[in-house]
Amino acid sequence: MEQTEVMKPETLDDLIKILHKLFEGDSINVEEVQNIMESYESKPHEWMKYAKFDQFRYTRNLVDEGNGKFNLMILCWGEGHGSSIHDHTDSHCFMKLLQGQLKESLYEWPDRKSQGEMRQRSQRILQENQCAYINDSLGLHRVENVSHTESAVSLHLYSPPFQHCQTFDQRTGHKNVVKMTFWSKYGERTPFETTVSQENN
Ligand SMILES: N[C@@H](CS(=O)O)C(=O)O
Ligand SMILES: [Fe+2]
Repeated sequence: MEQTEVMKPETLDDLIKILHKLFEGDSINVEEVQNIMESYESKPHEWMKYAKFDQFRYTRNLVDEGNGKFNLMILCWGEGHGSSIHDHTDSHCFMKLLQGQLKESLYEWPDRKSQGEMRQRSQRILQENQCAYINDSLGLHRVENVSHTESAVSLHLYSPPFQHCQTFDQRTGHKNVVKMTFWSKYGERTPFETTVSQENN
């Protein structure tokens, strides 16, 4: 498919406008979305108001609902915080580093009968401004901020949006469905009642 002209977003708002355009239709070009997200140079003052940390686990902070086509959110990872091995509910997942580094470990889907340790396929360190992509046909992943001294912030786009995912036990491959919640929406802390069931970390 022909790639539309390469647009370099100058600000986060700019990037959001471009994403709205790219997701207007029924199909998307994964590489194009990835390139545009990567070409935005992270400027902390543009996303600071969404970056809310918790002492104990990574937080998910909603930035934009993409006209119902996608959810854009900022995830804040304190030192040592990480996700469990999980899938992405048949959605596209783009993940761009805004600050710090994150380790991404890729795993194979466990087969029906196997009971043992899950097979790790690869591992990499994502650097500031890099944008990774995953979907269920590529496998499962776990994301971790392995630093003991630096926090990390990442920008995630999921399309279509989803509220549940499956998490997997690395030792056995056994899975659970977990509800995913927002620590904040549009820069405002989400009321406590709706955040208690977050379990992907
Ligand atoms: N997919 C995870 C974050 S990550 O570990 O990629 C989430 O949305 O919470
Ligand atoms: Fe993920």
